[in-house]
Amino acid sequence: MGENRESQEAFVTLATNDTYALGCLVLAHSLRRVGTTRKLVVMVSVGVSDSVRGQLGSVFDQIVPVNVLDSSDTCNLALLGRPDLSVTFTKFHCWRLTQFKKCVFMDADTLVIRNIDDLFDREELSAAPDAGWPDCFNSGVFVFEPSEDTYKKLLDYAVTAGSFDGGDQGLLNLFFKNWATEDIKKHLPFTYNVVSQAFYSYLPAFKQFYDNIKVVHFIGAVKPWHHSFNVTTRTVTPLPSTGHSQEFLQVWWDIFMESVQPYLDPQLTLSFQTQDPPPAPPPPPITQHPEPPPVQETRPPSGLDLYGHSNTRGQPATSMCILYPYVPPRVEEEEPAPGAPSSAEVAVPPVAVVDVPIVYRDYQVLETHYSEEPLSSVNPDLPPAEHYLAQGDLTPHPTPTHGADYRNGTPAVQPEEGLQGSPDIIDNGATAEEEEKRSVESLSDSQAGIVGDLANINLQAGALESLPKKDDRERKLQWEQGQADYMGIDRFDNIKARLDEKISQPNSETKLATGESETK
Ligand SMILES: O=c1ccn([C@@H]2O[C@H](COP(=O)(O)OP(=O)(O)O[C@H]3O[C@H](CO)[C@@H](O)[C@H](O)[C@H]3O)[C@@H](O)[C@H]2O)c(=O)[nH]1
Ligand SMILES: [Mn+2]
Repeated sequence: MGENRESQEAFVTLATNDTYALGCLVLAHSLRRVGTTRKLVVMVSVGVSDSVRGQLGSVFDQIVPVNVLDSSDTCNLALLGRPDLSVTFTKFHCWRLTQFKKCVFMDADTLVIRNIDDLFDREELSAAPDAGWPDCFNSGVFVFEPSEDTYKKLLDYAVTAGSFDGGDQGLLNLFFKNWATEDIKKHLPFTYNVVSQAFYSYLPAFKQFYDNIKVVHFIGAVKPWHHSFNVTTRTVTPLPSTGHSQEFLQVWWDIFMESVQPYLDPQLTLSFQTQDPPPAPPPPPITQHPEPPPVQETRPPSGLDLYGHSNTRGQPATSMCILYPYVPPRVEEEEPAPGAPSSAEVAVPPVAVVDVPIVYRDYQVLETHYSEEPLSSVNPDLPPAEHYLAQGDLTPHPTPTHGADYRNGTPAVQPEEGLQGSPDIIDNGATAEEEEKRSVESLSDSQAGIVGDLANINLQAGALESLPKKDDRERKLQWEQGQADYMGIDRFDNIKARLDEKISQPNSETKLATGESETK
C-alpha cells in the first residue's frame, strides 16, 4: 500500500459543539490505538470552542471549519426556510473534502475496537444495515468519495425531497436508494457499525460474533459522556434503558480518562458549571488556548421542572441538559492524614450542564405496550419522583465490569471476561445498592437534569410493573413480533442479568427468556 494512497484517504467525523467534540476526541484516539494509517479529519462548526479545537488538533490531522448554514451558497439559501435540517446538512459537508479521494465518515458517538482500514477498499456508498430497519443503512459509518457535485446534488435533493426522519440518515437512504439491492459489496458487515440495540435485540448473535466487533455506535439520546464515572473504581455506571453495553461504555471511558480528560482545559469545564463548582484543578499539561472564549451562561431557564429539565418528550425537543463529569486530573496522591477521608473514596458526580439542541431521532426505548398514555405525561397518582430518587431507583441493577486496559497493552476487548456476569460488589467494599444510593444522594439540583428525566422513565416503568401481568404466551408472541416490553420485564438490565446467569452456566441452553424469571 503506497504512502500516497494513505495520504489521500481519511476518516472524517463531525462536532457542532464541545460535547460532541468529546466524542470525536475519544473516536480519534480509538482509531490511533488500533494503528490506522489514514488521516484523521474533524469538521467543526462555530459551536466548538477554541480550547476544544486546540485539543482536537493534537490528535486529528486536520480540523475543517464548516458552516451550519452557509448563506453564500445558493443551495443553502434555499435551506434557510428549513432550519430543522441545518445540523443534518452539516454532515454533508464531508463530500466537500475533495483533497481526499476516499473517506470513511464516522459519527462522534462511534468507538473503534479493531482496525478498519480495509474499509477504504470499498466504494461509495458502503454502509452497514440499520438495526431498526435493515433495508436502510445506518449513517453513523459510511464510505464515500468526496465530490462537490455530489454535495450539490445532495443539497438539491434535500430541499426537494426532504428527509423522512428529519435527519441525515433518512435523506441519505433516499439519495442512495439502491443501496439495499444493487451491490452486496456495499453492505458493510454489521460488525463495522454495531448499534446499541443489538446488545439486547439479538443476544445470541452478539455473543457469537462478539470477537469480530470492529465499531460500536452509541446511538440514541443518551451518549457515553452522559454517564457518571467513579474515579475510585474507575468504572462507569450505565444508565438504564439506553441499550448501551457496559463493557463498551467502559472502553469509551477508559480512553476518555487516559487520553482526553487529563488535557481538557479546566477553565472550559468550569465555565459550564451552574452550581457548586468544585475547587479549581491544577492547570492541565496542555493548554493551547490560555484565554478561553466567553461561554454563555447555561443556568436552566425558568419554567423548567423540578430537576431543571424541560420535559419535552413527544414534542420536537429543543434543548436538554447534558451532563459530563468533572473528574480532577490524575495527580500523585499524598499520604492522607490518619483518619481523614481520602478524596478518592467519593464518587465524583457529574457537574457540567450545557444546553444542546437535539435534532436527531430519539432511540431511547420509551414505547410501551401497556400504556395508552404518552410517556411525557406523568401519572399524577404516582408518588413524586423524589420518592424514587430517595430509593435510589435510578440504576436498579448496576453490573460493574472492567473494560479493556489499553495502558497495559491488552486487547481492546476481552470477550470471556466481558461477557461473564460481574459481582454486585463495587471495588471499594460498598454493595452495588449502597453505591447506587450514595451516588444518587450526592447529586445536586443542577446535576439532576438528566437523572431527573430518567427518574421519570423509571416512574413509568414502576407504574407498569404494578399492572396485572399479561399472559406469558401473549407476551412471548409480542416479543417474537418485535414488541418487547423494554420498559418492564424486557428491560435491558433484566435481560442482561438473565444472560449473565445463562452464561455462567455454560452447559445450559442460552435462550431469550421473555416470560417471568424462571424458577430454578
Ligand atoms: O448536536 C449535534 C448533533 C449531532 N452531531 C453530529 O452528528 C452525528 C449524528 O448524531 P447522533 O446523535 O450521533 O445521532 P444517532 O443517535 O446516532 O442517530 C441516528 O440518526 C442520525 C440522524 O439521522 C444519524 O446521523 C445517525 O448516524 C444515526 O445513527 C453525531 O455523532 C455528531 O457527529 C453534532 O455534531 N451535534
Ligand atoms: Mn450516532
